[in-house]
Amino acid sequence: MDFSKVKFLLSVHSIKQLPAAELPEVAFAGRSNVGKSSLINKLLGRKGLVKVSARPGKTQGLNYFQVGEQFYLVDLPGYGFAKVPKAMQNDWQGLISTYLQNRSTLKCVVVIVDIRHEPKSQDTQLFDWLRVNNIPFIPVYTKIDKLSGNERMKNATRLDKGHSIHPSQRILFSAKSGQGRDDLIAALASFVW
Ligand SMILES: Nc1nc2c(ncn2[C@@H]2O[C@H](COP(=O)(O)OP(=O)(O)OP(=O)(O)O)[C@@H](O)[C@H]2O)c(=O)[nH]1
Ligand SMILES: [Mg+2]
Repeated sequence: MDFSKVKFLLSVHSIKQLPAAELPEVAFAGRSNVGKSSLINKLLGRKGLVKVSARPGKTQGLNYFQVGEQFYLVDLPGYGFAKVPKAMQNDWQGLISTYLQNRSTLKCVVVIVDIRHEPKSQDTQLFDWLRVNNIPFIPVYTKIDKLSGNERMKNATRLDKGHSIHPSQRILFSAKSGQGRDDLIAALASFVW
């Protein structure tokens, strides 16, 4: 995968703003503040390309990044952020589920989970929903730099069980150290080509 030419394309707030479905695309989903934008920056090797924040709810809209003439990466707004008004949360959910179900060029969804946390019902719901809708996904357990090796394995197993994920399916990742980046690129390549 060649990430030398990457540009921000647009931020989509309604289905009719979606760019023409001309390139394959990969979406990045997960709870608010889990590290979606940081993961994309690390993947692309561009520190400031995607805005990162310690404050949850930073990413709003579907943010499209174009990689060369090869594919789009789509940074989705996070779910499970209590401070956003309910009506607004529902709008987001509606837009995202419509997008995920209908986008013909969507190759897979990278679902990002914080390795430190217990399995959360919203993540389980997303995994189950993707399975029911036959949408391919790659589970990524991120922020592994925050745990010791032992804790990492213990927590990864707990998440595997909670979300019915086979250990060979998921990737352990750190946006800080870059661990897991090669695994993620290999997994993405298998979906995009
Ligand atoms: N130590 C560590 N911190 C991380 C990692 N990934 C993200 N962070 C931090 O977690 C916070 C949230 O990161 P973002 O990338 O903005 O998270 P997001 O999922 O895009 O958040 P929203 O757009 O608000 O949904 C920031 O303070 C990041 O620096 C990681 O792998 N390791
Ligand atoms: Mg973000």
